Amino acid sequence: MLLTRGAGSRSSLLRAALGLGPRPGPGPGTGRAASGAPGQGWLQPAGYDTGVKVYNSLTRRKDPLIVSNVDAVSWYSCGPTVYDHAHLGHACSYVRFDIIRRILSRVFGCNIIMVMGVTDVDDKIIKRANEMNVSPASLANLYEEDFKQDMAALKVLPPTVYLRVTDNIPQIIAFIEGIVARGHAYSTAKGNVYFDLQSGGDKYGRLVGVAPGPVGEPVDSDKRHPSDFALWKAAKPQEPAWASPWGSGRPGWHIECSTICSLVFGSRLDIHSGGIDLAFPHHENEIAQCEAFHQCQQWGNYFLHAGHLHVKGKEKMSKSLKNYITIKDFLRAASPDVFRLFCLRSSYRSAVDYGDGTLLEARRLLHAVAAFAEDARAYMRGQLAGGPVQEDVLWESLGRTKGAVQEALADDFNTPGAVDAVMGLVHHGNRQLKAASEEPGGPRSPAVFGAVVSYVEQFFETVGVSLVDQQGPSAGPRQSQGTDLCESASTSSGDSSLCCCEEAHLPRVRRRFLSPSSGAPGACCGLRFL
Ligand SMILES: Nc1ncnc2c1ncn2[C@@H]1O[C@H](COP(=O)(O)OP(=O)(O)OP(=O)(O)O)[C@@H](O)[C@H]1O
Ligand SMILES: [Zn+2]
Repeated sequence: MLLTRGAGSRSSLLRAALGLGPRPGPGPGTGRAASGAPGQGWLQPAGYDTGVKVYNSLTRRKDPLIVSNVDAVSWYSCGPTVYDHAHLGHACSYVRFDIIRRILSRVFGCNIIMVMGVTDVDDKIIKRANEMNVSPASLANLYEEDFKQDMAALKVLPPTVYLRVTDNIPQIIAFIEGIVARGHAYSTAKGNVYFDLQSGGDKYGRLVGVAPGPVGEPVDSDKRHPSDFALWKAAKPQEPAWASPWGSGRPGWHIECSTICSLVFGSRLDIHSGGIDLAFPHHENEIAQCEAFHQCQQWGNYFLHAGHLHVKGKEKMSKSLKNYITIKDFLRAASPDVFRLFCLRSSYRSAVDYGDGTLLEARRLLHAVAAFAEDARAYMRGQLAGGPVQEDVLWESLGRTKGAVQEALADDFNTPGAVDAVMGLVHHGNRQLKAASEEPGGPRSPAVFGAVVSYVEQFFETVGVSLVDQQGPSAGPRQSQGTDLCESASTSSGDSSLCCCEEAHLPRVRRRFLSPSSGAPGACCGLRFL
């Protein structure tokens, strides 16, 4: 990989870090603008062009996703801080990246090596453990297992390897020593080690264009400069601590990820992911640390950030705001496939509002697709009497859909676009089935329906959604506290006594051929949710 960087002004970094004159421009966090503008100096890596254009937070534009080696794509995912049950906000982030991982593997042929760090020592863990009167290690252990179970229940593929912070303390210490030796960090008399932000010239701030400001610094801080950040924290009484060249202490948050990622992937990383809240300062600091340690110009090539799951339009779902629903509670009320389809229906980058309406819509779509697959199979088996269908129209629609899906997925994993295209195909298929059911007799076209169903199922399987057991209300709502997924509320007629099927032709087809004794053709399927 050949990398160079555009020149920037050291004095502007200093101004920015000192809080003098923020540069306009978006970016999370409360820091000050830095001179290293996003995208400035980013060099396109050499390697294999996946054919995907991906929104890269480093450049704030869609870049061609070029990986060093398609057979070993390196991807580091920031893992959870394990101190409580995971909630739907966490689920949203990990499911969205799981979908992207599946797309890259199954559609674009990448063999992905995913590493996830688990933060099992941290202020929040220590605080919660003290409240619960248990050791931080046992609390972290419990919630790490809990997190893994939740991810499995959501059908999120496990990373290739999880690495725990507390299993890698010597490695973290060695990494810090490396940064100190290269002149980018310093230790203090109190036993802390800080990253020296000024040592890197204009490099800091490339990701979101901000440098941390002095806001909130304790007056007795032993940093040389207010915006320097901790690599190693001197031990406090009653806290977990490890011996180090600087005395007893524990690692800072950012250094954990830099070390763990470098342990597996060395000085080059294709993809780095996390929620948008991690961009600053966490990822910005990871970049600074890794580039200082590896003495390289560009450590991570693509930074992908997922938008937040919001509640009531603007609030991030989070533990601190107490506005969360745990993954376990959600899954008592609904299926992981519904949640996944909910995730698929928005861009992974956008904020998405959690609400019954959007979940119901996802559920309704899932049922509609599953019902279509069931009806098409009935037609293929000859259980639908079958009039002539416009086979060429359906073949044409299938071909167009395949192209549209491929194009959407290659465009920054545009899953809402891909789902729309597939739903368009399902709609066409349903129309033809309806024609077949209403005009019995004539030639039959089972092959085209087989091809359509097979493609639709393959698409959903690719993104991790199962159509099995989704057919109609028997897969039914599992209701619990506040997450009312009863379909009756989503019927377009607004009549809560109606069946779940908005599109009359679907139940009509099923009823006519699968339960012929239960009523005249064209009647409602009669299934009720209440
Ligand atoms: N509401 C949310 N929407 C989307 N992603 C989220 C949300 N909350 C957390 N995440 C993401 O989940 C991952 C794990 O986060 P982490 O364990 O640090 O939790 P957190 O952000 O501290 O959560 P909380 O604020 O509830 O304590 C991160 O990538 C984070 O960005
Ligand atoms: Zn991280």
